[in-house]
Amino acid sequence: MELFGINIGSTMAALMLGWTMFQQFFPYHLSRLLELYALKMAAFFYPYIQITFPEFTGDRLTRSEAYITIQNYLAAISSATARRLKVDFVKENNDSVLLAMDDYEEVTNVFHGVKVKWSSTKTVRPSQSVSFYPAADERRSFTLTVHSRHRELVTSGYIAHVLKEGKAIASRNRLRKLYTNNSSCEWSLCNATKWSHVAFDHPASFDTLAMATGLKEGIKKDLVKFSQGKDYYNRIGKPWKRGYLLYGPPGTGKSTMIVAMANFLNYDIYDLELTTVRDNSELRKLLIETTSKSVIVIEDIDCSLDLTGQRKKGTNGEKSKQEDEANAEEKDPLARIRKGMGMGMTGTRESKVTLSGLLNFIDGIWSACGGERIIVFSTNYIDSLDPALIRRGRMDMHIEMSYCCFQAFKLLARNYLNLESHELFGEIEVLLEETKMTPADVAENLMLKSDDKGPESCLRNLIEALEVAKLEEEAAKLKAKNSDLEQMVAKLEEAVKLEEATAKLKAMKSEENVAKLDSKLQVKEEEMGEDGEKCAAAPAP
Ligand SMILES: Nc1ncnc2c1ncn2[C@@H]1O[C@H](COP(=O)(O)OP(=O)(O)OP(=O)(O)O)[C@@H](O)[C@H]1O
Ligand SMILES: [Mg+2]
Repeated sequence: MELFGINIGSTMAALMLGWTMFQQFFPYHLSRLLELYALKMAAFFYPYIQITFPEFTGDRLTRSEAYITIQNYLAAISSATARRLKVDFVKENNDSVLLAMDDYEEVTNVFHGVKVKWSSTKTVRPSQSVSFYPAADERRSFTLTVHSRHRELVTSGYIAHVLKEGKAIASRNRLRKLYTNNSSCEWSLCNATKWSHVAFDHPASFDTLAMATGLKEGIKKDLVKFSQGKDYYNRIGKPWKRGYLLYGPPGTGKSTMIVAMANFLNYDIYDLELTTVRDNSELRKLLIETTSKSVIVIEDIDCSLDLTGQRKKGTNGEKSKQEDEANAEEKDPLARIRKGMGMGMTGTRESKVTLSGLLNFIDGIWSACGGERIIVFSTNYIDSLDPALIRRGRMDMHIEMSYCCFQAFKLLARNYLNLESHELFGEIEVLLEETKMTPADVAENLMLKSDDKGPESCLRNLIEALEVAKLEEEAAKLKAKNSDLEQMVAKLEEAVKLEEATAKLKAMKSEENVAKLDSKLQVKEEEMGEDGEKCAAAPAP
């Protein structure tokens, strides 16, 4: 295409090439200086003010709440006018999409008759860090441009209006999220996001959670009190957070309880995989990037890291892990290199998160960042945890998830079979008191399968399973008793053998003594015999 005899295509290409070369070869600090003077010059002729809202604040530690709120507001106003939008989320339940303004897009908005312009920008700078995968450092921001004569209106009224509307839109469109932490070596690749997420859409709730009614109601009340307790926590001078420790055998509903809690409060879940966190500082960074109104979960905390072991080894004066590593490093230079790369003795990336790091994560100075957070630990073996980790104040409520009781069974029967009562309930109640069966097993038996005739056959299946479980428990008890008896018999046999051996020894000793005495006697007799002969041979005086 030609305009005034100039080929626009080639001119544009030449300009872009020139700009790229300028960026590539012109020293960065000089270009910044040039930019600064250009802006000063422009201010003389350009009667507009600009307000920038960057995505990250605090030296990239936290994502700005204002940025997120403005993003929501702009998504709502730009969906009708902007030319380039990106899909943020698809709502599964009503098939609608949530749109967001794309990078470098502009929209205008009118407030009390004043026109303001919003633009989204992204600056990309090469990463300063040395890495096998050099990643670009992307910084996004929204810029608000308005004529300087409306400065007062924008700063005092419009921005507050945008933030208020944005928050309302966010709570209307709120799709809850289930987060998991990225391995730290991916952090730079994912443009500094430490958490990945999917839409959180788990149907478990307190209505479907089978457990003793009193305990369940107590937990619900506690959660409500927590979520409404902002002023209370401020007054008593504690960060607005609460810790729950869920413990009990596998299949008793610990994970289901976590989901029920999040659904009850309408919170997001951050599922923290502790083994991929390299050290305490990374743990802190992860915590800072969690948002408020969230449940931070560490499942199976007893298996996550050898937290208790680290302390025991330190206090008992036994050889510590660090000592082991130091010795290995002396012998093997490769071990030193592995350590430098954050890898363990086995060659895999090993976590150096310590008990104290975890304790700080729960209730140190940094734990107050954000507020309104629930921390949940789950474990199968509460006794193997360090007492400091689960003391009251850190884990405020200890909840035992135990085997299925009759109340829990009735809830499962209502949910799974739509049954309020049945003549078989009495028999099941007795069997549940006599045996230990997890709610997971009870639920499995109550599930209608294609070949089942109806609810009654499910109840009979459950009775059968309970009877089998009861027999197995009794057999196990007998076996345990049997092995106790076997051990006692073995001990007795050993004692008898010992006694026999002692008697033999005694007998042998006495035979030896008799033989010795005999030989002594013989010697004496011989001596006496010799003396008699001497006396007879001697001449009479
Ligand atoms: N108390 C319960 N109420 C309702 N359903 C339950 C309950 N406990 C277990 N279930 C059922 O059993 C399944 C497994 O339960 P869940 O994963 O919550 O157990 P868990 O205690 O977390 O086990 P683990 O210790 O092995 O992680 C769930 O999908 C749920 O359907
Ligand atoms: Mg679980």
